[in-house]
Amino acid sequence: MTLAISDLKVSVGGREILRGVDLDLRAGRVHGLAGESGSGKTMTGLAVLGLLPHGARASGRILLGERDLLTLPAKDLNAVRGGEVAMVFQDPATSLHPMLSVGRQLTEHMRHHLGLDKKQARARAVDLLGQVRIPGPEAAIDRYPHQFSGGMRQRIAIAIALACSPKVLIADEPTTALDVTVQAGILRLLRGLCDDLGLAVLLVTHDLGVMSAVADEVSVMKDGLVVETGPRGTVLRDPSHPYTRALLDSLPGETP
Ligand SMILES: Nc1ncnc2c1ncn2[C@@H]1O[C@H](COP(=O)(O)OP(=O)(O)OP(=O)(O)O)[C@@H](O)[C@H]1O
Repeated sequence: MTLAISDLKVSVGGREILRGVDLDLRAGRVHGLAGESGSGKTMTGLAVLGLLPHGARASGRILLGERDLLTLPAKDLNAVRGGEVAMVFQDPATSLHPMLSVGRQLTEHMRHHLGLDKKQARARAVDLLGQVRIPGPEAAIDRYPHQFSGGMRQRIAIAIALACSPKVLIADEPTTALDVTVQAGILRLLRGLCDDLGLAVLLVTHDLGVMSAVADEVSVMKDGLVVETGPRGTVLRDPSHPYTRALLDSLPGETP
């Protein structure tokens, strides 16, 4: 097990938002997290990164190997975040800095976490851009985010997330803000990176079509709890929980 979440409870302002979430992520596997809006998917990802809203109270365990991320001192958690655990957000336009070149955003991150010098960091940045299939990485590194399409920007955000060789990647609705024509490419990329690098991926999405395209395991959340979890084929074709069935029934056309 790469990351094991057990009995995770989070409350904000006295309101319990997560009510005992259990979730296991494994190396080389994409774990899809589905559920309606407000069910707590994003909050689960943020808890793993130690990025809960101010004043939130969390209990339970989030084990990364031997360490419980919930009790880790802030300094150690900082090293884990962006290092061993990285995140890709929905909208690359907000996660990338508009005024900094792509190379700068990639290398600052690496120099901070990995202690590389300028030349080493640049070489690794070019390499990473190639890994996420940015055409002409040598030239791309000196360009700015607005010079790329939305899909390419999301690839760059993924490269930044990969910069410090994380074990766990949390991708929160990574294709939702993108044109449908480029969504499949980003999903294929995530799947390939998961396989090639042995990443444990948590793919948060409300889209069961996305889920059926790439996830190995699927968990379904409702009202701050995981109500069903299992292999993709079982959960999406033969769900045991009435809520999962209702989600599937609400899809237009055939079930995935
Ligand atoms: N910063 C915050 N402070 C207080 N409550 C919050 C905050 N962010 C989210 N919530 C509440 O936490 C609950 C879970 O939200 P969360 O964003 O995790 O849901 P979600 O399943 O990711 O939904 P969506 O698909 O809409 O992103 C919601 O009731 C939401 O109102």
